[in-house]
Amino acid sequence: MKIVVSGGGTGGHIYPALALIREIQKENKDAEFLYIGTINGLESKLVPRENISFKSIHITGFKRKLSFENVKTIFRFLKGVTDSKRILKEFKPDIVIGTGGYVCGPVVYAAAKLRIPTIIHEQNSVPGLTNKFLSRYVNKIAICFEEAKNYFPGDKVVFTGNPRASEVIGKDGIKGRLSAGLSTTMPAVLIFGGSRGARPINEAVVKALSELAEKPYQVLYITGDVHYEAVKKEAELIGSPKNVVIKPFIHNMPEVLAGIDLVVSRAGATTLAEITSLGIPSVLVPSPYVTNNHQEKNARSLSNHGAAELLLEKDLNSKSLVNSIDQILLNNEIVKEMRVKAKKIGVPDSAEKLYALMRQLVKEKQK
Ligand SMILES: CC(=O)N[C@H]1[C@@H](OP(=O)(O)OP(=O)(O)OC[C@H]2O[C@@H](n3ccc(=O)[nH]c3=O)[C@H](O)[C@@H]2O)O[C@H](CO)[C@@H](O)[C@@H]1O
Repeated sequence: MKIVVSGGGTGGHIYPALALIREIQKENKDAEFLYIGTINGLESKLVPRENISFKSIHITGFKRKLSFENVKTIFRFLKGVTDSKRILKEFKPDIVIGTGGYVCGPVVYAAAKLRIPTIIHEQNSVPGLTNKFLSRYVNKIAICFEEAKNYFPGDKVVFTGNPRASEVIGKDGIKGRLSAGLSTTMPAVLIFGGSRGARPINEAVVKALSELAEKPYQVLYITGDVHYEAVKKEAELIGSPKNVVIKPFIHNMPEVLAGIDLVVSRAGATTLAEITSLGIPSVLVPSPYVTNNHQEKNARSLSNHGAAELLLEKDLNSKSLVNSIDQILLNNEIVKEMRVKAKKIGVPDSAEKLYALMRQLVKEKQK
């Protein structure tokens, strides 16, 4: 099977795509892949690292307000469609799958126009602009939250979950801890602000460092690449505590998560798929700066089931951060209970479900 995958901008759209590719590679050694992204997106770094063929098109996202930039974006979109058609005609895929971000727009649209079977994968409980636009043209829409169904044509929607939920299963947590510089004995909390880091979370953690230094647990704190130097400097001024490891970004998240007892993070959908698949309790600080406040909706679908604690950004400071961690991590009963509840929501076989949907579509086309 020849498969084109497109998705980009942030890790939340790219990691599900990479997870799907790796899972298919395990089952089907003959599968061929081409990833189409943009040169400026994180995908141009992450995809070639995995030895997957990568081609780029030039495209920017729509602004929600009317502006001259949008006129330029329309021209770029049309050019993107032409470029995508050229790449698709050359590669001749059996199926094209888009995992979100504006780069999918022209790629998946071009594929639909060329009558190649198409799927979009929507990670969030509320879809973004690109997937809403594409939903009219694609054959199937794979979703991860039941709530997302309401935004799409019902006959196309299939619940698959997020392939990243499958990829994190079965990893060695001890290896993960050692690779991140954590001890293998103390409980461990991982703090991070999505794939790019989040300034409000960083500010709260830096202010909490001296208090965290006294705790009977250890902290792996990922700042996000762009924030690392500034955070490191501030932490050094305070005197970096021994039980806090600070890193800009880690590339082996599945392994590291396997060794983690509590996660404090934004409520990006891919992160949530990972932690529910593994049954890790969490404190979620949804980003209020995303389309339709979808992260809060993502987070509530966990907190409503007792799988996570919701900490709104307006209530986030060093005190509330440390309190939320303590209330969970220092109480074994709560940890156990949240683990069970988180795992109940997880969809560990989602890569398999999505691949089955792809095979079914390709087969239908061949009839
Ligand atoms: C600001 C913004 O628009 N965020 C969106 C973006 O989030 P974002 O890109 O932050 O995505 P998620 O939180 O969903 O996923 C982050 C991914 O990066 C990985 N990771 C993170 C840090 C690190 O050091 N190493 C690493 O591998 C995580 O394990 C996870 O796989 O896409 C998500 C999925 O569509 C959306 O729900 C988010 O609202």
